[in-house]
Amino acid sequence: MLLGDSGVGITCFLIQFRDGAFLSGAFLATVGIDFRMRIVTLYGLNVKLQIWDTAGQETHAYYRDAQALLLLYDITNKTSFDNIQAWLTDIYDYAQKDVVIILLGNKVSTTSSRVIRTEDGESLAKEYGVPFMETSAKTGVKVELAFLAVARELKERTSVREERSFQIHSYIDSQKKTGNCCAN
Ligand SMILES: Nc1nc2c(ncn2[C@@H]2O[C@H](COP(=O)(O)OP(=O)(O)OP(=O)(O)O)[C@@H](O)[C@H]2O)c(=O)[nH]1
Repeated sequence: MLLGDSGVGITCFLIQFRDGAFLSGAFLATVGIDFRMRIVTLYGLNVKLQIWDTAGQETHAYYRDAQALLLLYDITNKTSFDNIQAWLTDIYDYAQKDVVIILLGNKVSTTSSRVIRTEDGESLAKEYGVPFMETSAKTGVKVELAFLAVARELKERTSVREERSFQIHSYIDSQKKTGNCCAN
């Protein structure tokens, strides 16, 4: 499930992942709740992701059952960043204890109006122990990586092997460096 303040780019993020397109404009406003599917290939298997887009309020009724939460703020909007702590508090109160959480600073393509530095996102993520990256629903930067990292983590958790071979933090760190985000 995608979460965050209204206007951070949740609907665009989802559409970029599913369709590889950026849709702008007022017609995007989410009313209520919506979901989309995409099938990705992981370790040679087709995995169907069911991704939920929320409208910002009363979302805990929905995310109680979510396996993963992608929490977005807008790097050009300080309030959306300041509200992340409240989102995380809510998540810890209402979501499943083993939910996968990832923090995303969106709209990174609009660098001229940036108000939240990369380091600020990194240190907040560190404080809460969640992986972090900056993304653009407009250009597609790191959108695929965010979903694939989460999908891999979920797949790993259903594995019967005792030893974990996949760690979402180190996977994201290595992929951020190489830029090779989409290799299966
Ligand atoms: N420059 C830029 N603009 C973006 C990006 N993502 C979204 N936007 C713009 O931000 C505005 C809000 O995007 P939405 O995807 O509707 O945001 P939302 O979080 O779903 O908002 P609600 O539907 O109100 O919950 C739109 O005008 C988008 O065009 C991005 O990565 N870069």
